[in-house]
Amino acid sequence: MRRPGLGPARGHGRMSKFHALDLGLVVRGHGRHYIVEDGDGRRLVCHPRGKKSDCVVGDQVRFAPAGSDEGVIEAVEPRRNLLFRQDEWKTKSFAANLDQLLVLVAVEPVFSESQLSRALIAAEQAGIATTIALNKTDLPGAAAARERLAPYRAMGLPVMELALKADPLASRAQLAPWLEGKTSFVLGPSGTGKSTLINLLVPDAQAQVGDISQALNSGRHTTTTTQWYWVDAARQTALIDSPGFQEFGLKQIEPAELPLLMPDLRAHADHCRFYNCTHQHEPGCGVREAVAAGQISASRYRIYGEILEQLTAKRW
Ligand SMILES: Nc1nc2c(ncn2[C@@H]2O[C@H](COP(=O)(O)OP(=O)(O)OP(=O)(O)O)[C@@H](O)[C@H]2O)c(=O)[nH]1
Ligand SMILES: [Zn+2]
Repeated sequence: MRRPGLGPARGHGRMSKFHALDLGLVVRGHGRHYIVEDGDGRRLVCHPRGKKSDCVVGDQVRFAPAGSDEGVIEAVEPRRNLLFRQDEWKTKSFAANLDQLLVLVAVEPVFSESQLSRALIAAEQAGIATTIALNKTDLPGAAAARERLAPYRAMGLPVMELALKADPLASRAQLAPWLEGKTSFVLGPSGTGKSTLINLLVPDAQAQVGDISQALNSGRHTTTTTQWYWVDAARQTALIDSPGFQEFGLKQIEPAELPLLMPDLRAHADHCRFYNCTHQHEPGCGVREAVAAGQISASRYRIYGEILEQLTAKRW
């Protein structure tokens, strides 16, 4: 079985001049410092050598030990994938080398379909398989939330139903096999139950955040930075938790690419009269016909229009 913390870098043809250095896994970032885990599971505070060694959680890095519990990151191994968002001004990386994404939403607070769709689009572009988990299904609003997720189920996305606090055993039974042996990134708005999920699956979560991290982060447990957790002692199954955020920018996407990253629109986009149809106002548009026929949900089509407008907005 694959060892995420140790395995040789995938897709790495050339030998880098740093290949003799230790290979480590970035498990946490603190501004200009990173916590790197070596092959024996030891965690060191590492500093990047320069801009070229900027890295994110999930990266495999070549590092040189410096002292007993510190190191210098000399190079970042090529990434298999990178999940990120991008606004007008900057790119914000979530994490690299992911097997799958779990988008956690809840019955309450009512989730934003726009944020959900944006996360799915970013994951689709990055080539990362996604599952949606609906938490707090013990609450009375569950039926309405399930209804709002119907278009996502219909486009083939797996949807798990959880009650992390109300029914932890059943929730764990659903999550554990899905997580097994993989690196999963958990994304979700504040208040949906991410901390509850981490604490359910990672009993020693606090210990894994560790003394080194606590010293750098004033010891608070609230998620202020992305954190890698091992679910099992054998270090085969990993969960990555990340802090909340406001805007999910998708500026990395070309306007023409957008419908191809939305599976429900994509299914109808090749029935359009014009090859460069924007599915906004053109005659003979397969997407608009599908919306009219109820095959594409009105809310998904509205979200498409909103994102497209942002991607095509003229800048001064
Ligand atoms: N009814 C119900 N409440 C739940 C369930 N799971 C979590 N909660 C509650 O939802 C609230 C938020 O849970 P957290 O795990 O703190 O959520 P979070 O996503 O980590 O939130 P932030 O810390 O704000 O990012 C808490 O009051 C939990 O007790 C559930 O299955 N059912
Ligand atoms: Zn069209």
